[in-house]
Amino acid sequence: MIHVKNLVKRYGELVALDHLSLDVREGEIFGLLGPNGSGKSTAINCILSLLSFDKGEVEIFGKTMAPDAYDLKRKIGVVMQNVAVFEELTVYENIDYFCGLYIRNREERRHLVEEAIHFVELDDFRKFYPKKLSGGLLRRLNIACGIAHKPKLIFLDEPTVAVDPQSRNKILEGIERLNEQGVTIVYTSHYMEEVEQICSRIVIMDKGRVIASGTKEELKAMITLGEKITVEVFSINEEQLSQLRTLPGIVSVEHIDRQLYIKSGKGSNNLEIVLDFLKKRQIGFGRIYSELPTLNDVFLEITGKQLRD
Ligand SMILES: Nc1ncnc2c1ncn2[C@@H]1O[C@H](COP(=O)(O)OP(=O)(O)OP(=O)(O)O)[C@@H](O)[C@H]1O
Repeated sequence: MIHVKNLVKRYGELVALDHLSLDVREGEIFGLLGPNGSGKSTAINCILSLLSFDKGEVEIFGKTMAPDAYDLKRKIGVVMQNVAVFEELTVYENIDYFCGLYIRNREERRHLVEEAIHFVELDDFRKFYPKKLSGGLLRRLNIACGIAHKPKLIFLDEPTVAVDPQSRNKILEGIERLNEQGVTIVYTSHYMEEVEQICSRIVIMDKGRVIASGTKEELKAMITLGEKITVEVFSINEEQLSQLRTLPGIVSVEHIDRQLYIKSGKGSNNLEIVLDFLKKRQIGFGRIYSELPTLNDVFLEITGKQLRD
């Protein structure tokens, strides 16, 4: 549905997109994950021809995208990072205005606006002006404005930034429902949990480049890290720590503030072995838990830094 090849965008000396290539397939929720400043918004703006670029190709629905490609733009919905609604219009009027950019027929538009209001659950707020809405409700209005005309492809650029958990969940559920209705979604975020939760395929960006791509399972399989075990220990000596480090499959053990952080290699399952070790040596312990690698671990292993500062 989207084909991007070797996109280069410079802001003066700064290379914001450095030969970025990606493909989005019909029917997927495609995640663009990267830390702040990695180039996600620049990529979206270039793909949509809202920003000119220095080099590269962008095709959407098999056609070259251009600033005046209105036939393509009609089939696309965009929800930008910054809320862009009119303060002097009510919730209903705002959605009606944006929907009206694509749909001329008033009766058809009335249905679509009603559907969008219901979809983002703003039914009780239709006559409210934006300044009376909380941050989360405002975001939901922003989404309704971008999707009311029933596009086949929707871009959402960090739609959950500074949103309360309840609204965040509603937004994520809404995106999944849209996708179930056949809409292809491009979703940018620096929240790895969200991307893991909803995206079928993920591109991880850093410094304007794609550093890894695949399903979350494929991305996690790219790194050497396996299970991570955290144990609260009351007392453990250096000799016992050394013995723990030699257990098969264990790649590192750190002891910080009464916590043991144990990392295993790919494919190893060491919880039972660690428990056994602690019991046999009568090392008292409290909480113990095991986690699989996260997308942050993928980012950390590839770039040497955390996804979030
Ligand atoms: N108009 C601009 N002029 C100059 N530099 C810019 C401009 N817009 C973005 N940049 C720079 O380009 C780089 C990529 O920014 P961009 O906003 O695309 O990243 P992002 O991944 O979307 O980050 P965020 O999540 O913070 O929005 C950053 O270093 C940013 O400072």
